[in-house]
Amino acid sequence: MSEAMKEDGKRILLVAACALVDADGRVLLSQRPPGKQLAGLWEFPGGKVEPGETPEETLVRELLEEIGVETKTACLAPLTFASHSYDDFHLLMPLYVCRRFWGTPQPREGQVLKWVRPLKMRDYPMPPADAPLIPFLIDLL
Ligand SMILES: Nc1nc2c([nH]c(=O)n2[C@H]2C[C@H](O)[C@@H](COP(=O)(O)OP(=O)(O)OP(=O)(O)O)O2)c(=O)[nH]1
Repeated sequence: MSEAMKEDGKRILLVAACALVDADGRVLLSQRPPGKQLAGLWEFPGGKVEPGETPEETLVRELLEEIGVETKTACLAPLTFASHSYDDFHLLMPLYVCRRFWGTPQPREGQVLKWVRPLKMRDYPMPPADAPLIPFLIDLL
């Protein structure tokens, strides 16, 4: 199940996100394309956990679909999570770190991709749920 219901009726949306880390300690950010909710903001690659998937399986699928990068569930290490209420849903978003992947990230869905040092992430406007995640990446990298 990717969705559960909170008592106030707001659904909990489970989204898996990945900090892809390069040899230089930079993290890949992806800018949400125009027309989508939160358009123009920079986010971690990932997406909704579909029924029957583990969050790790979601990420293996999404990284291939969104940016043409291959990885394995064993290469995904949990780092922290976001828990944030948007107007119409409550986002629960585990953040994984992946340093072992194959292929060069390509924007397959019209996004702009950028490798960013965690200390520079404040210069890239991110969705409100993401701000508390940045210090964890600064500590790690
Ligand atoms: N992938 C990702 N999603 C994030 C981040 N921060 C954040 O609030 N979100 C939110 C935005 C969306 O509401 C949801 C991710 O859903 P998604 O990427 O699968 O869906 P979407 O809005 O592109 O919509 P869809 O067209 O795929 O249905 O989580 C983040 O860092 N990465």
